[in-house]
Amino acid sequence: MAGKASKLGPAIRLDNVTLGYDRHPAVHHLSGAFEPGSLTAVVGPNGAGKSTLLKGLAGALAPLSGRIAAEGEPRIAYLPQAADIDRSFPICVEDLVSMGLWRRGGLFGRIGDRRRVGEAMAAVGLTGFEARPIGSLSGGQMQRALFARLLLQDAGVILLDEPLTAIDARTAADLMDLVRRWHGERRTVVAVLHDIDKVREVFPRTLLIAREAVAWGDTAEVLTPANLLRARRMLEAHDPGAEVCERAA
Ligand SMILES: Nc1ncnc2c1ncn2[C@@H]1O[C@H](COP(=O)(O)OP(=O)(O)OP(=O)(O)O)[C@@H](O)[C@H]1O
Repeated sequence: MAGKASKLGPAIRLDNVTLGYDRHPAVHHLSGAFEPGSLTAVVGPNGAGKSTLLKGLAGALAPLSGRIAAEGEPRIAYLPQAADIDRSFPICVEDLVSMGLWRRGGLFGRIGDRRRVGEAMAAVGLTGFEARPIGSLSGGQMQRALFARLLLQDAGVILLDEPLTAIDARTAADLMDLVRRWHGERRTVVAVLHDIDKVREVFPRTLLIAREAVAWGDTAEVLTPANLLRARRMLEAHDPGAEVCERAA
């Protein structure tokens, strides 16, 4: 199934990137790199620009200035925040998971696809849920189904926006096992998380932002009390009505 070994993810480089909406910068002047095969948590207070950054990395939001570049043309799998996913869409779990195969030749388009979907559902503990409408799933079950879809996407870059929000401890542990597996397969994984303990436990690298980078590096060096305090203060000091960025590009 998806998840063959040594699927080396690319580096993603940010060169003075500013992202925002209607010319209002949400996060600005980010420079640095997600190294090939790295596993990075993006951390910061509410409104810090974490989701905005992920949208930029996913190609769903073009930078207002600066450049985001990935080596080659990697397949990118993106899990938006649960709140952004329409669960009233009338499809069953198996069809949702199968969408992970679309870019590789269609919904059950190839011999073995049905088996791969079954394996992905088993990997997330959802065997037996194939025919259930997605609207009937619990939040945790829905997140498991979305991770099964990610498994099938078999992407070099995996972007996860708050994958553990409103998820119980057991499900969180199962989903983090999949994240570790992707890291073991050397995919480039970036996840927005609020659970600092989980970040320390699972993520070797962390980018701490508060509308700009506060620190980016090894998790233990980034998540210091001083940096976390600085991030909070930077966001509190921010004027949300700021029109354009005053700092020179
Ligand atoms: N579609 C949008 N249109 C206009 N402004 C937006 C839009 N999405 C986000 N913003 C603004 O951009 C800023 C950063 O938002 P973003 O969602 O990236 O933060 P976040 O760090 O992910 O926050 P949270 O932890 O609360 O999810 C906020 O001030 C937010 O109001």
